[in-house]
Amino acid sequence: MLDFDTAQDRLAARGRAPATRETLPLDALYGRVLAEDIAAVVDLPPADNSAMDGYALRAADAAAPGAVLPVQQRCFAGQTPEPLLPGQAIRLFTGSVIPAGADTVVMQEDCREDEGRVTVLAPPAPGQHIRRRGEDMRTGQTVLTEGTRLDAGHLAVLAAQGHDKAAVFPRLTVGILTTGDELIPPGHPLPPAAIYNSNAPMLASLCRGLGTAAPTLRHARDDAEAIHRALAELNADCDLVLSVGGASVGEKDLVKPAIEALGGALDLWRVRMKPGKPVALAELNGRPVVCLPGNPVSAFAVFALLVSPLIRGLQGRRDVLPPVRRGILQTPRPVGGTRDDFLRVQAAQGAAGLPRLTPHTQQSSGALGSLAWAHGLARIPADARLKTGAEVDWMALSDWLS
Ligand SMILES: Nc1nc2c(c(=O)[nH]1)N[C@H]1C(S)=C(S)[C@@H](COP(=O)(O)OP(=O)(O)OC[C@H]3O[C@@H](n4cnc5c(N)ncnc54)[C@H](O)[C@@H]3O)O[C@H]1N2
Ligand code: MOO
Repeated sequence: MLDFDTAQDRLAARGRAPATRETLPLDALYGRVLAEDIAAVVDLPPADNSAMDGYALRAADAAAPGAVLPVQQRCFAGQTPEPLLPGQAIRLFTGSVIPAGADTVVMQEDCREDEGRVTVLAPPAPGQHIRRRGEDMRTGQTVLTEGTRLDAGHLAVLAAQGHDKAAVFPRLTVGILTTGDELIPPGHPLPPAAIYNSNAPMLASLCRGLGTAAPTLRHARDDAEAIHRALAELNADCDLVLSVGGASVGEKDLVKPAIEALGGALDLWRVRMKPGKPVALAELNGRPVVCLPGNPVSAFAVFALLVSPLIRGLQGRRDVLPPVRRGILQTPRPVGGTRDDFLRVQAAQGAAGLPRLTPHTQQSSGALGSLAWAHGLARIPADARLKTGAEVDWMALSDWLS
């Protein structure tokens, strides 16, 4: 069996960035992956400015408690101040440019203004409440790096630098192939021995959460011809194909032969993880195909832990492996098996220290109720028997599914 970390590394390594890029306007960039480094073209702030509503003055002119200074000018944000005359103060507001000659700002709560004169109640410290030119970003400095998935903070940086567009990688297109005669689309009556197809919407949502285009979904019956046709279509139209089910050892596991019949090279693994043992990575016409186990929880776990790094790489993202956190296991009985066990857990912050991780009571690979409940997957290493209080690695779904 292939150990989990090797499988993860192999899939991550296959995630090569797209060769093409496109330039999009600011309002279309949210969630997209930056395809260029962005350097600051202006200092931020562009000039020393005030962090408070108050008065700009020379600290030395207000060194004595209760100093009274004439108010030379009222200068609002966006206006250019006069140079400050000796022994005077300029009324200003948050964001107002600091007048030449001023070396401090006194907030208005520490002053009293009356008939054009301001009384400074307490002597100010030189330099206080001044935001210095370039203290946030300096011209020439790299402020965003190629391979960043753009969220609100990144868009704020782009806009603050005056950019109304940026180059991004094309959105990854994904095809999802579900197989199985027992599967019925939701919304139809359920015949005996059938179940609803839950993997298709689950995997499509998982892809979208990572920022791919809305996936193309195909379902094929357990029929060699149908699977062959669906796979060929998805492979022709999509950057990545995920097939689910029919890749194990059963007599109707028809996906692998279909990949090979289409000329694909198949690397088949039995990964030492639970849920999620049978996984295959294939290369078909220069594009990857990943076969996931059919059990819904196995498909979910394999997607989160093994496929998401591949997708991030194919999207052109720089950080493909999210952080692994630490937590304290809470379990009524010892846990662990012969494969690395990834338990669905909820995390609760203790009074201090690491979060407490409580596994769902139902950990079967087919029991998907826990997926709507879990905060993450706690890793119990193969051949370990861990009790309450053991410190373990865990992968937060918020990290691994974004
Ligand atoms: N003799 C053996 N049997 C099994 C082994 C094994 O090593 N030897 N491995 C088990 C493990 S572990 C897993 S995981 C599954 C993987 O099987 P497949 O990937 O071939 O998947 P299927 O057999 O097609 O389906 C498994 C299970 O999942 C349900 N399923 C499939 N697709 C969907 C879907 N789209 N929506 C909802 N549910 C789905 C399917 O009905 C089956 O119940 O094999 C074990 N067996
Ligand atoms: O490993 Mo399977 O994925 O146990 O259900």
